[in-house]
Amino acid sequence: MAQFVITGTGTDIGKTVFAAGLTGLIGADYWKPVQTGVTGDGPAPQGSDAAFVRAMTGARIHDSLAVLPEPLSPHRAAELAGVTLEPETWTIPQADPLVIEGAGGVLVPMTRKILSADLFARWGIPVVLVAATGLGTISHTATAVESLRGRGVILHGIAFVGEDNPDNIATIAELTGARVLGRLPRLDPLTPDALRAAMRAAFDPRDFA
Ligand SMILES: Nc1ncnc2c1ncn2[C@@H]1O[C@H](COP(=O)(O)OP(=O)(O)OP(=O)(O)O)[C@@H](O)[C@H]1O
Ligand SMILES: C[C@H](N)[C@H](N)CCCCCC(=O)O
Ligand SMILES: [Mg+2]
Repeated sequence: MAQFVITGTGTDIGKTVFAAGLTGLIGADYWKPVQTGVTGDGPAPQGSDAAFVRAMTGARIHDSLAVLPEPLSPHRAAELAGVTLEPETWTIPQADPLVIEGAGGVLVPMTRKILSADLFARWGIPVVLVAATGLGTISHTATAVESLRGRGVILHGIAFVGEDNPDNIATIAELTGARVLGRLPRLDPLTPDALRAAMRAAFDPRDFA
């Protein structure tokens, strides 16, 4: 079963763009269990990550379990919306392949008791960590890797997003021992064709079989 969780060293790091690229590269379905900062229902509410992925790839989208209006951590957005998230009851869509995008970074709370990494470990699904390439990424990425491993997450590898920085990438690989899956440059314009071409140039679908 080729299912992968996409997490990141933080919010706004490039998880959705990479997830869209991977979804297209391996012909996967896409699922964003919890979407915050968006209103609306259905599989791809306007402004959601799922809407972006569908627009970029046409992939099959599985409904989010919660779409919460406040652009905050899921635990807090849920509290403010009067919603109780119960991650222990969530079941993974039986799609193969499937790309699952987390919310924000590796330790973002789904509830005040269950952090994102705890959920990923519970699922036992390999996790791809999206990381930046510039100044600051060494500590951010090494910290995220330690957090994931410390909570029993299967780390599939690191996908970098940003301009090339060979020594940062090599240093992170050496420090963490994690597999470097590839590097997606910043695309301008960010179009479906540009993303498809960039993913094919930078990543090997056999690494996600
Ligand atoms: N490779 C890229 N080329 C061009 N723009 C990018 C790229 N990756 C990310 N961006 C831009 O950076 C911003 C953040 O990216 P993205 O939405 O993928 O982050 P994220 O990690 O999914 O955020 P969130 O935690 O909210 O889910 C967006 O405006 C996106 O268009
Ligand atoms: C609103 C944002 N775009 C994401 N959906 C949620 C990010 C949560 C970050 C929480 C934190 O690390 O402080
Ligand atoms: Mg996203």
